Amino acid sequence: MNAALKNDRFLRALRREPVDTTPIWVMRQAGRYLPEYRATRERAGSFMGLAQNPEFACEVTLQPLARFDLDAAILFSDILTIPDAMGLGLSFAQGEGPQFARTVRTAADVAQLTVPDMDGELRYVMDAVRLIRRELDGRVPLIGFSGSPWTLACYMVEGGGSRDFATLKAMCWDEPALVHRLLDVLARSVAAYLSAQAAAGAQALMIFDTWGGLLGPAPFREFSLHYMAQIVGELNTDTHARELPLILFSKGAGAHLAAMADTGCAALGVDWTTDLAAARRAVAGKVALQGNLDPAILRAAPEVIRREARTVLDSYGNHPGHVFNLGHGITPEVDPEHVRILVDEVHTYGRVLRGAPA
Ligand SMILES: Cc1c2[nH]c(c1CCC(=O)O)Cc1[nH]c(c(CCC(=O)O)c1C)Cc1[nH]c(c(CCC(=O)O)c1C)Cc1[nH]c(c(C)c1CCC(=O)O)C2
Repeated sequence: MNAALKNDRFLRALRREPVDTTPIWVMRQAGRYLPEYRATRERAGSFMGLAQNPEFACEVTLQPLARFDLDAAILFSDILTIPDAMGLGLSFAQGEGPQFARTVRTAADVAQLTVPDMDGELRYVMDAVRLIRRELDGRVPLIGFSGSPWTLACYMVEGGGSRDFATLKAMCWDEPALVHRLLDVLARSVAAYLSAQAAAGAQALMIFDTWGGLLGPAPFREFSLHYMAQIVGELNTDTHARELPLILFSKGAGAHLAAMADTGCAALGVDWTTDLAAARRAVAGKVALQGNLDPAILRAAPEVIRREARTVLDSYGNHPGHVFNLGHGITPEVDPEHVRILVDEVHTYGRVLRGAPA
């Protein structure tokens, strides 16, 4: 397995095997902070034009790897491809958030939703995965991803972005059975989507539960964690996905790491509000951890970035199972040079931490 990979640090760390230094990739590593990304997006005409064209998607996936010594590639796409394929009509106005032409709020709306065809509406995603794998030629592994059912439901019910996604939260109290029907069709869609990405060549999988942290403890377990656990269970017996490490990332859910580790996933993403040492104790060696530099630190001076990167590495310590990442996505105003400084510091200090000469 993965015999042809030239750099398997990321997969080794996810399996909690020894590595020469700490692997790093960055959430939203292909994005607007890169001038070459902005140029390709211009050529594509729109965000969806970019994501739905496998050549463009491949091109922007590889852009950050040409600049930085990153240890993984992540498929260029978006979590909202599933609701778009369900017929909600997704668009992104330049400089603004996602917008759906239709919302999902009534029993009739939910009844209309079906699992999208992975060889039909979502074929462009699988074509992009196949093309990227070919172009990567084993340099680093490719991460496939999906949104969590809860986070997808947030956008589908609201019809776009929101500070608090209060429309769906109110539905959870007023019409829990309806919300569960929505989350159920989404969970089946996410499992099928990730299985298809695995079949197309993804080498690790990640579920982004960006809005799980909006929920209190009991609703988090009922409306977010339950469905992620169902997906993990399904993928762990799936022909294509069962060999692949699966990473769960719920932003703002530091209090739930132990419960999340019990789902049977390989790793958890951790945001910057939780100390990695505490997170490591909470998961008791059951999973690897990915994180957790505050992305805002990339706007600070180079010496601050280096120091804070070392603080994160020291916080995890010289133990197996750490993948360095930001605690959330990189923002458009970050100077690409600062990403280079971060990547190099993580690799250099990761070696020092393991007792090897820098
Ligand atoms: C919530 C969410 C979305 N999309 C995603 C999440 C979960 C992770 C997170 O919390 O950030 C996931 C995502 N979106 C994108 C990727 C590509 C891979 C990568 O990380 O490099 C990934 C993994 C590209 C993108 N997705 C989007 C962009 C910017 C679009 C542009 O070019 O204008 C990119 C590079 C658009 C998008 N997509 C979404 C929003 C809210 C927005 C608008 C806000 C923003 O611009 O950051 C939904």
